[in-house]
Amino acid sequence: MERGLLGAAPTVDNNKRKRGVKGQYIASMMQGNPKMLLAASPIFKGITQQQLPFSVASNPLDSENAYQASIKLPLPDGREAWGIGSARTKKEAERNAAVDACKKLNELGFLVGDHNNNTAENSEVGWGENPKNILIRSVSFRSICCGPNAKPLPINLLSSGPDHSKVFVAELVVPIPGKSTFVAIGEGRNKSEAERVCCYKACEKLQEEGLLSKPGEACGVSIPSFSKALQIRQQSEQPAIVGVKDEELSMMEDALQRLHLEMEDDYAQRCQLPPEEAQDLLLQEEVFDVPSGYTSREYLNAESATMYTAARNRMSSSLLAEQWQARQSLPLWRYRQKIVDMIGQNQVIVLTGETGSGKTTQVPQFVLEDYELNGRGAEVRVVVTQPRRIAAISVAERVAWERGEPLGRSVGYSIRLESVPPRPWGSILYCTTGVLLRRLQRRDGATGISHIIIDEVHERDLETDFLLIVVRELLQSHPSLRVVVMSATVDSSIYDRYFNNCPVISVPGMMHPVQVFHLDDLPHLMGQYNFIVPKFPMARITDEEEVDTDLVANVISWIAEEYSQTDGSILCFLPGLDHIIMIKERLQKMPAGKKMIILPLHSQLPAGEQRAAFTRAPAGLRKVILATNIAETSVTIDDVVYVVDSGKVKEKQYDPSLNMNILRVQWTSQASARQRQGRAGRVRAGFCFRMYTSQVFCTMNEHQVPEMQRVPLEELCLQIKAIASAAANNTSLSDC
Ligand SMILES: Nc1ncnc2c1ncn2[C@@H]1O[C@H](COP(=O)(O)OP(=O)(O)OP(=O)(O)O)[C@@H](O)[C@H]1O
Repeated sequence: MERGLLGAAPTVDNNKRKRGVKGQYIASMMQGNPKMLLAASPIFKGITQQQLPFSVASNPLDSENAYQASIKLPLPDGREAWGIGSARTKKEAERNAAVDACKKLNELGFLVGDHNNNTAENSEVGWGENPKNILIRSVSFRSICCGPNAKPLPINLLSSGPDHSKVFVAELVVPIPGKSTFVAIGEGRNKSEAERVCCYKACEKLQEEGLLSKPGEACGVSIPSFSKALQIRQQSEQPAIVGVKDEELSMMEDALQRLHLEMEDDYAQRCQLPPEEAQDLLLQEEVFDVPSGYTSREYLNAESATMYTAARNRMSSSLLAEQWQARQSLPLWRYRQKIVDMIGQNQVIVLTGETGSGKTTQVPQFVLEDYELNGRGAEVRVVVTQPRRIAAISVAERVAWERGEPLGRSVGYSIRLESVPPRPWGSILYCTTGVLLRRLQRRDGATGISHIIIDEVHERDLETDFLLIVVRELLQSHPSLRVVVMSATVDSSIYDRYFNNCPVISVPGMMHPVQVFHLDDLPHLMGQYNFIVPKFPMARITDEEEVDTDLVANVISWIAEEYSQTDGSILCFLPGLDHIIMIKERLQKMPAGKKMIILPLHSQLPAGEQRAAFTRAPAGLRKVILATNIAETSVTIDDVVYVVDSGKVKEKQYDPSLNMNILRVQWTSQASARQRQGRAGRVRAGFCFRMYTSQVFCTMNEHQVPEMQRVPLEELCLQIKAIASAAANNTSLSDC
């Protein structure tokens, strides 16, 4: 489907109308989005509205006008003018300053650039004041589009934005006979303007296709008659008749039969393959299944005996000396026996410990090793959930390395559309929360799982919260199931209460120290960098929705120069892809950027490209990873020494005024800030630079608002219903 460009309203062909339209446009933009109007002025060529150079000062003595914003207007004739505005909030003050600036530029004739004037000049569009009439009068168009007798044109009107600056979008689907469909789209500040632009686009396209001519135009352009148009449409809808000879038909049947037989052979072979190879062939949805033949008591005893010998050999293997040393230096190591005992004695425990202390990599291994050394290795199957794919894969790789094995033996992972399943007995599976949730929705879903470890519970995403509900239900019907709830930054009392006063174990100690600097420390720290100082108006950095991209880029560049004698990569947390792109572009233009390798890390990247963040930078280059919160938990990038935290996150929220979910940039929680900080100091000491003041940190929420409280109620009910209808005997949920 071809889509028409969003176009500015074309103007009609008389001068009065031109002036009127321009005036109306300026008036409506000043009322709706004065910053956009200002940014379009030729004096700010190449600048977006976010980059307009406002400066804002606070005035604590006047609450009505607590902020005064000003913007310098560099006039082409060398004169200087200013736009000034005050208001109760910083945003409103900037808006008022933009209105003032627009008024001044308009008086001086510098407000609307050439391109806008051109739009006025280009008013000779030839479709008259209302191109909608042309379409309505065109019988041939109506017969193709909506039937000859239909009265209104099927124009779809949408609006977005707050009341004071609503934008209307009109869409009209135009089927072009014998070709793909064209969608004409028009945007405007009111319904009729949007419709006019949309119809203008439709007329242009139809004319291009030879299906419409301008009023008064010589009839050289063919307008197909109604019957011709109908005939064209009927032709394009006719089924195509394809002839297949008998022998071709029998060849096709043969091929299908062969394919069917091959699939059966493949399945039979898979069942006969030695276990390790069979694992490679298991599909993602089968990762939890235990193939028949692998469940008999004799078989499991024999496997347990083999695992016992292998575990003892591992303990004394010189090839694993590095791995043992790394593991034994972790804060969690000393608590190994205590943790194993607590898990053995209780159905559920809550475990908290500093970031990097070893929860994700060690707890599942402690459990497996305990069973192995007690000669019961084949009886254990630990499933560990992670909220994000990147964490599930990278942690599984690390744990397989610690056990001196390739992935797919006793350790594996499963994420949507990609799995390296471990063997079904005596194993640890890292998977995303959704994968386990889907499995547990089956009636026999928990069969064969001995331990469920729910990691990073503090994130309070929908899936983790649902998993907690499902798991709590399962505990009654599966008394031997063991559950561990873990996080570095969790309010353990919530989970302790949720699971009937289950025991809590808090492990103290960090791997390596991380020095934290807030924005208020930076002038002192980076004093000689005068670029920092003008970026300091407190009002600017306390704004919810903004990220000071200049500041972030400058801090990254400063780190690269200040610590040029030491290596270590920089991990910067930003709310979204748009900020990642902006900062990347900025860094590339800086002198320090020439010695950087800049890697984006966000959920839209394919897994292969996400892996690049874990590789070492070539000699002489410093790796800078620009990441969203997908790198916030469980991830260890071993060369990260510096963390730069913008303090912002993009979060899905329900907006009752629009009755829809929107993504909004806002402050993270204190828990997230600590998780971000914890990406440094895992392999060596590190630094964390927070792009907000310590005062802002104190005002942040302690924890994220659970996603359950942010989505629309009906969406939540549907999700609960979907889970509840599948979960066995879950009457309390299905009643919802
Ligand atoms: N890929 C890796 N390369 C080097 N060291 C690693 C790697 N993965 C883990 N480690 C080491 O293991 C330690 C423990 O990591 P683990 O993920 O188990 O910690 P955690 O307590 O779960 O942290 P978090 O709460 O941040 O998820 C890290 O601090 C680091 O020293």
